[in-house]
Amino acid sequence: MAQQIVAVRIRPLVEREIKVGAQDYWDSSSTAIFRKDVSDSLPFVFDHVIGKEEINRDVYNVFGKDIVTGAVKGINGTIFAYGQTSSGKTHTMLGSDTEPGLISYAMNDIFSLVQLVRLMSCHYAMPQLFYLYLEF
Ligand SMILES: Nc1ncnc2c1ncn2[C@@H]1O[C@H](COP(=O)(O)OP(=O)(O)OP(=O)(O)O)[C@@H](O)[C@H]1O
Repeated sequence: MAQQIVAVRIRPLVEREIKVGAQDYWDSSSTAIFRKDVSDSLPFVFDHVIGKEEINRDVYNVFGKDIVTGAVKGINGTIFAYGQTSSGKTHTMLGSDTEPGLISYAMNDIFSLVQLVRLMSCHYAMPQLFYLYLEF
């Protein structure tokens, strides 16, 4: 059965946003974001809210890894980032020199898993893994 997870990621504010007081407008819980400056604000609810302290590796381990390992086993999966300009899509997916993004972690896992399956397919005591190898 298809499963979809929608998570909203909060990034740290940049200086120009702090200067205009952006920190006074939005707050969050583990599954919702809401306006702080509006007393009867309705929450915008998601499956998860990823806090600004979380790094790309955490995001990948929690939200990406299962999709990638599933894909290696033949289960279709998609990871994509959607949001307004400067919201952090490139930082999350591509990363930077100092912090790899989800694409790097995914590639790393894909190649490691494929290599592992190939190595294990030579092991005669594990015919079910040989079957997996034939699926590629
Ligand atoms: N989680 C984060 N932690 C620290 N800095 C971040 C984070 N997310 C984004 N940034 C910083 O915020 C800025 C904007 O992020 P980014 O370029 O990833 O946005 P974008 O959504 O790809 O924008 P665009 O749609 O214009 O390409 C960058 O300077 C980036 O380094």
